[in-house]
Amino acid sequence: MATVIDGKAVAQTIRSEITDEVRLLSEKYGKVPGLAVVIVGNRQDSESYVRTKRKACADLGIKNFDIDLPEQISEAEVIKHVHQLNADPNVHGILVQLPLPKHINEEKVLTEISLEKDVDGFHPLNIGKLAMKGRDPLFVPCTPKACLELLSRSGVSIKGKRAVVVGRSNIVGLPVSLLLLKADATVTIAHSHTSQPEDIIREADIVIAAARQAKMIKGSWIKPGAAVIDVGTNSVDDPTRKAGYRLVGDVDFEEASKVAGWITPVPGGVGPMTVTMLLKNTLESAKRSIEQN
Ligand SMILES: Nc1nc(=O)c2c([nH]1)NC[C@@H]1CN(c3ccc(C(=O)N[C@@H](CCC(=O)O)C(=O)O)cc3)C=[N+]21
Repeated sequence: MATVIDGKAVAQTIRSEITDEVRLLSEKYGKVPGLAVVIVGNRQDSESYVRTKRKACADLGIKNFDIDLPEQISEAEVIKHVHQLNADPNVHGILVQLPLPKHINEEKVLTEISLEKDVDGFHPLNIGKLAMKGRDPLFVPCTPKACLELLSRSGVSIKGKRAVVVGRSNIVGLPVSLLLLKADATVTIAHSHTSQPEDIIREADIVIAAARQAKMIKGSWIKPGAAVIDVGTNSVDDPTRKAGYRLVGDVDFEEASKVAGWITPVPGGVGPMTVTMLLKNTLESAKRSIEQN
């Protein structure tokens, strides 16, 4: 039976460390970290994630700047808001919730975020540095950082291991692959055009599942003793729940937990850690800015 990695508990530990540092900053400089969360439109899932992020900020003493914009807003207007936040000295981090409405070019908006405030780590220059040997981005994307933090806090070493990442999205699959490579794993990326992904996944000491496919990874695909990090947050209908749905991962947890060495649950695994890494990036950004001035 696998050790179930309690992301919520690890997140709680790190959050209390962050809370202490926020208090120190405030005592020493009279300033607190500030995070702007920009949301465009009314997607239910986005609104729910954004609420989680804003509440976490409030809990830790990080100041929130809420920018709620209507679905029909123009790209130029969104960029104007980003520029205002870039210029605001009380804002240390800017997060533009994705996905954006179809008429807005995501790349154009993300490129406008000041490098020093890119707490999501999605600016092409930050991703570019992540991809290069010997270069360090100012910020590492939150979900990939969460995956590595969960591995290291569970005592799973990465160096020399075979890691298979399932999925190649800009926000998870690709950057987590780059991060594992930087940590000296041998990395394979499986994606929607990979034939027989199970044959590749069976070789993996570390599996990162970020395919957005509910329960696609079966127990029989897992190498005994492997570490399985499940990034999937797929909502499936569940009439027995008050919300009418529940979240399931990309991994068949029931099967895989019988074979794996370590596994993260959904919910309660990567999700809470992702938000925590965002708070950590915001704190680091604030420290850089405040201690410099
Ligand atoms: N610019 C941007 N940055 C992001 O980091 C970003 C984004 N856009 N768009 C959407 C995805 C998704 N994402 C999640 C964050 C927290 C949970 C989370 O806390 N999940 C809880 C459950 C929450 C619930 O029950 O609803 C858990 O897994 O335990 C999940 C997913 C961040 N994303």
